[in-house]
Amino acid sequence: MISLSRTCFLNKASIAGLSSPFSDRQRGIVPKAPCSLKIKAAAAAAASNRDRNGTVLAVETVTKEMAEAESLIDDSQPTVAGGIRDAYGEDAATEDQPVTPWSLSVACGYSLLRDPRHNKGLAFTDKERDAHYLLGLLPPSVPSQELQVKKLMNIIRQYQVPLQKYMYMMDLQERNERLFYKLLIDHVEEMLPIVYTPTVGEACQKYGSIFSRPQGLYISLKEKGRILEVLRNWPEKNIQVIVVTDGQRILGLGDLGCQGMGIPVGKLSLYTALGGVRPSACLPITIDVGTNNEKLLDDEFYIGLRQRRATGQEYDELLHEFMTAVKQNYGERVLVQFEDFANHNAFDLLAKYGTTHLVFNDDIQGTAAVVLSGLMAALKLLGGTLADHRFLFLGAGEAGTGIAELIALEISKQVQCPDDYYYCLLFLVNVMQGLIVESRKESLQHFKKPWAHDHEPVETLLEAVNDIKPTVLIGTSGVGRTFTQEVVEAMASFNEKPLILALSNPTSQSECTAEQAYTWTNGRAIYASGSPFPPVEYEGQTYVPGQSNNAYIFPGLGLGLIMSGTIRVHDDMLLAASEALAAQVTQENLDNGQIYPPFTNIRKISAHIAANVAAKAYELGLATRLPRPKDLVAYAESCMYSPSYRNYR
Ligand SMILES: NC(=O)C1=CN([C@@H]2O[C@H](COP(=O)(O)OP(=O)(O)OC[C@H]3O[C@@H](n4cnc5c(N)ncnc54)[C@H](OP(=O)(O)O)[C@@H]3O)[C@@H](O)[C@H]2O)C=CC1
Ligand SMILES: CC(=O)C(=O)O
Ligand SMILES: [Mg+2]
Repeated sequence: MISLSRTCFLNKASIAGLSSPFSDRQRGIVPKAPCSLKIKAAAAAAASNRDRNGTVLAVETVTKEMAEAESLIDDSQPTVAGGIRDAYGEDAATEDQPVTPWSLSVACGYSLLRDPRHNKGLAFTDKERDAHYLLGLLPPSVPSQELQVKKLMNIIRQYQVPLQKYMYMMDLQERNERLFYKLLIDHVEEMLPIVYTPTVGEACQKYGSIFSRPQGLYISLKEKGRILEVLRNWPEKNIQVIVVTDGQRILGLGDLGCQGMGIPVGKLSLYTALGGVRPSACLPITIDVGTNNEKLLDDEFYIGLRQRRATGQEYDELLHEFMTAVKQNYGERVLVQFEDFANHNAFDLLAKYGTTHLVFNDDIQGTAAVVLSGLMAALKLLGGTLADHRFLFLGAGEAGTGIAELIALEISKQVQCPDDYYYCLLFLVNVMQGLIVESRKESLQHFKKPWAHDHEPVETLLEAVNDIKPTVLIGTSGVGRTFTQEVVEAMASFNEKPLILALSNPTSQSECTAEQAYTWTNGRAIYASGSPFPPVEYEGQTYVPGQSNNAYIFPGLGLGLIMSGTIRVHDDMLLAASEALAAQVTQENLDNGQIYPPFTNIRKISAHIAANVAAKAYELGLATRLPRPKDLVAYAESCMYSPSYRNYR
């Protein structure tokens, strides 16, 4: 007798309590009436342990129930389709009875080793190997997960080229998801630059050439009118966070079209590793409306649509269909994070969907929150309040104006004055207009207009620095090495501790390096960059630069929104996230010139951010998960995904 648990197919209809129970197509045998209930109960038990493919793990109870059921099977009756009837499957139905044509399979044996969500590699215990038909499929050794991580780190460290490490990590993610996250969490400082900036930037540039297995969902113009159908092709149904890009402004690398997919994939791996959102709830999406990158259009390995970008109505309609389908498929509480859109679309999408969906723009809002947090911490070193400082930005796009907006909001709350007054403390320079001034207001994009000062035109950054004498210089231009020696020295000439934030990514686009900042200011700069720089030795002292990157914010912010069931993002939640992050900076960090806590503590940090954001959501009446947990930090921690292997029955 063949055991049903060996073939491991469970019919979904039976699990839902519908007419047809198990299907074992090779056999087709009918049980006597009493056993079908037992089988249903076994199937229901298994169904509670379902994976993203609708697959369930083999469990002893199911096996036992099935064996019992099998003993009751009567295989004497023919089926309507010929052969022998199978009471567990569709063959039990008469020709005119509808049947459900799909089945749930229990991951076991060879397929279990190839199921990234459940695979443990060599770490399957002897008992698990026995119960799940793995005998002989693995060599005898049973290492712990920790030992597996150690071995993989040895391998990864042997690769000299970061892109090779990236590819190894992506392969691991596709092979053994828990091991991927365990390794990433346990070695976060070392691995963040691989799965995230700067290496993810190079990966996107070369995505077509290194492409092996697809990750995430691709929605192109070809799918117009069928986006809901596309979403339904994704195997997971309970999605909590979507990170979506259209690939037009990938880091500071410009338009990478469909190859921008590396960014949503990378950001969502941080949602899990840093914020504890379970991987099955995360959905990376790239919307492909073409690319204006001629190099990619000519690249034989390019993976996207070979056409120039759709704009205007065609673009808007596709995005609207997407946003509508997302809400229809996943409901009101799914978080949509817009990532690396070009600024004109980014601001429009945020304004358009901010009132109808739970949306968040990481480049505008996440960056603003991380920078404001750095400023709050830096005040402990610089002295004064935010309103006592003067901020000059190189780059008046998403990041620059987003940061300026949040600083202005925070100052206006602190001193209870209208925002306008504080615009005089915030100056932005962009490529076309130099310093943004009133006389050029007409030619400005709408999101720059509020920042137009009544000031003489100033063409260059150096002139602006000398004229405005900022205490804080912020680079959000996407252009590398634009904080020249003269600019940095000028900052140091009138500031005891010039605060220099070179936020552009990846490393090649950083406005100045950490070494330059410390050297050109004789070690007086407080410096942080968007992509990480190693510690700098200068005149016998070691300086550890900080990383001012929205990765500190979005995982915790997202967790806070999800765990409270928040339905809209409010600016006060960004302020709450900033405060929570700043509160995690210790005196020791500050004494070392660091305005951010180390990433090694990021899960604790994210729990605090999540709790503060959720508290604000409850306060504003935007949270729907009631009652409010008393201890939100503890609750956030309890919600976090753990990458440790689970024991299989
Ligand atoms: N550290 C972090 O967490 C984050 C970093 N970033 C980085 O910030 C950079 C900018 O991103 P984002 O704001 O979204 O991009 P945008 O395209 O929206 O903005 C770029 C701005 O820089 C200006 N600019 C470009 N070149 C120069 C130049 N040579 N001199 C002066 N101004 C210039 C542009 O001018 P104009 O308006 O005339 O076009 C524009 O105002 C990227 O490198 C990105 O990776 C972004 C988000 C988060
Ligand atoms: C960090 C980030 O979001 C960016 O550079 O675009
Ligand atoms: Mg971004």
